[in-house]
Amino acid sequence: MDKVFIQGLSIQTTIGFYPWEKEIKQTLVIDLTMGWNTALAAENDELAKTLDYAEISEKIAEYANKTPVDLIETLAERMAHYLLTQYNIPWLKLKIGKPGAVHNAVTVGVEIERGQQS
Ligand SMILES: Nc1nc2c(c(=O)[nH]1)N=C([C@H](O)[C@@H](O)CO)CN2
Repeated sequence: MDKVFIQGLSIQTTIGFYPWEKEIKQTLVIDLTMGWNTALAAENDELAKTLDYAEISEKIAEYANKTPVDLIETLAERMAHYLLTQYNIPWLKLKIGKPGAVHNAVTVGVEIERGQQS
């Protein structure tokens, strides 16, 4: 399956388990790979027939700021569901890193795959 991807998308949002985290914005870094038949767009050079990575990058930032949650697991699950249904994506891999969370780690986070990869 062909893929459209977004790598290292940095967004600011309110997220975290601890009360102090609910008062601030923190950086999340998102890597997203989406299964898609890219030949459809290439055939007649049409943006409308592919996944617009610019549009999806904006939607991801908007979505992350809609309803604050405690865990990045929760955000990943909800965001994956939103993207799969909104864009008819058959399969995706979504990684969310929270680089400021553990001071002696480069980053920490979760990676999930949802849907069917044919
Ligand atoms: N697996 C996870 N572990 C932790 C999370 C999380 O979202 N998933 N969150 C926290 C705190 O919010 C942390 O980021 C504060 O430093 C702790 N562990």
